Amino acid sequence: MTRPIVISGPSGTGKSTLLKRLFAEFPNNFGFSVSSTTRSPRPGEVNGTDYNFVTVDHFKEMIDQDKFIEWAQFSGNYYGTTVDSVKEVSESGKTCILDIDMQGVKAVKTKSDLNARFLFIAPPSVEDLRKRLEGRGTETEESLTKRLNAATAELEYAETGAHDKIIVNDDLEKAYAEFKDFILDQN
Ligand SMILES: Nc1ncnc2c1ncn2[C@@H]1O[C@H](COP(=O)(O)OP(=O)(O)OP(=O)(O)O)[C@@H](O)[C@H]1O
Repeated sequence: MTRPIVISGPSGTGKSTLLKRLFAEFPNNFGFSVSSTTRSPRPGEVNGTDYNFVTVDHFKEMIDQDKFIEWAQFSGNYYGTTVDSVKEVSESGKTCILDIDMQGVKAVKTKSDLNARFLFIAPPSVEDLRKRLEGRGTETEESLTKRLNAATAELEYAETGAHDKIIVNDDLEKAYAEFKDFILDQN
């Protein structure tokens, strides 16, 4: 059984970019947990594969039973990641990767027995982060400000030593080499 890996870091710091490269290089080694949701399945979606589809009452029960690492409500539906869904990936022989925010990291630490490893991806500076988010072309002025404020809190949390490793994504090649080293090292 391999230990789950929790990846966090401010929005725009390059987590998706690094993960995309990793999955392209190692298509069979990693898995994501199946999320639970209260929304209705779309045609073709399979329960247990695309999502675990549950009723609102069941979802609320699961919240009360502390089953979730994190959950949120979007446009009237609940979505969440359970501790059990992460364990299922580990038991299948793949390494489960979780890409979550600071609240999720804290929840994995305090509420679960997942024995995860924690990796933080940091930007070279908040100014660089601003430029990347502007360059990605996905943000309004308001969402940019929100993400940069959240970034400051994430960076402060990382300074407390909550993670096993911090990688500064400055030069992408160098960052990817460090990223791969950490992830492939099973200890
Ligand atoms: N080392 C790097 N140097 C310069 N630009 C980079 C680097 N790494 C990633 N980028 C660019 O920064 C932008 C943000 O990267 P990415 O979307 O991977 O961030 P993210 O952390 O996954 O964000 P989110 O949490 O919002 O999904 C992208 O446009 C990406 O191409």
